[in-house]
Amino acid sequence: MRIVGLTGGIASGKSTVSNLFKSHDIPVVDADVVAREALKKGSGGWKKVVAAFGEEILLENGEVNRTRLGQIVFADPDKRQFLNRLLAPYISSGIFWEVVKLWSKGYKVIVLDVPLLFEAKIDKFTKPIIVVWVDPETQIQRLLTRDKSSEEDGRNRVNAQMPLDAKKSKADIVIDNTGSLDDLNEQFQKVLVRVTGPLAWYEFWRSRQGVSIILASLTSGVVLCMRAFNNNNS
Ligand SMILES: CC(C)(COP(=O)(O)OP(=O)(O)OC[C@H]1O[C@@H](n2cnc3c(N)ncnc32)[C@H](O)[C@@H]1O)[C@@H](O)C(=O)NCCC(=O)NCCS
Ligand SMILES: Nc1ncnc2c1ncn2[C@@H]1O[C@H](COP(=O)(O)OP(=O)(O)OP(=O)(O)O)[C@@H](O)[C@H]1O
Repeated sequence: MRIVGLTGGIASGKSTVSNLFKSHDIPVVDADVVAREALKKGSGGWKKVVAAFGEEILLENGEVNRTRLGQIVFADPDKRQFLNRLLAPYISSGIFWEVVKLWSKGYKVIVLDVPLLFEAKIDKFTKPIIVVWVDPETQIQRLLTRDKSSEEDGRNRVNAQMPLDAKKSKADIVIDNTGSLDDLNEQFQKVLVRVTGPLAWYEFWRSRQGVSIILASLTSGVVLCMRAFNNNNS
């Protein structure tokens, strides 16, 4: 199985690229969705976060007030690190089980859309790594338009992540999303050809098909050995 890493900066266009993958029947594990599950009311992550940040981060219905928690952690690196540490085990295991589910369905290529792919060191499990890059002014404009947040909140969120140029330097494939959606689509078509190319041997052997072949070979090997052993003894 090929596990493709997809990352970038906040509002650089990862979800837009993810949607293009999905429209070509390539499944995507979205770390933001997994992180949201990890903060659902009553979950292990929710309990830890409420114990650490207090009930003032809750809405009346008991769910986490994400806007409030975001304002707190994106304005304070220590609190953000603390939140990251609390949620990291739940997010990693959530991603792992999503990958296992897709593996068991027989998918050969899957995409992990993880904003903090490098920061959380998940990049070591993914190849190739795609970075969706955008120029800083376009990034902040798209972020403010989409989230309708204040410029201060928006800049805090951008500054909370590894600079996009540093991510770009670690990429196997860079998608420059500064232009129009048509430009993006044109680049995506080339990326799609690369990502769906023949699997390398190590990718094949860890696919469900590869593991089935290994298990079938081992089973027939054991059966043949047992038969040979029985024949020699009779
Ligand atoms: C602070 C929270 C509650 C704010 O929620 P909100 O709905 O406003 O934002 P959302 O979750 O949709 O995230 C939007 C974007 O913010 C960026 N972001 C989220 N968390 C972080 C973080 N800890 N550090 C840097 N950037 C982050 C990502 O680019 C993400 O795509 C939420 O982001 C959160 O729980 N963050 C910690 C979990 C985490 O690390 N998520 C990233 C998954 S790798
Ligand atoms: N090429 C483009 N031209 C115009 N708008 C775009 C383009 N690409 C993305 N957008 C818009 O920019 C915003 C951010 O894109 P998107 O949500 O895909 O980013 P993201 O990297 O997934 O963000 P986050 O890190 O917050 O999850 C969205 O409103 C999206 O519709």
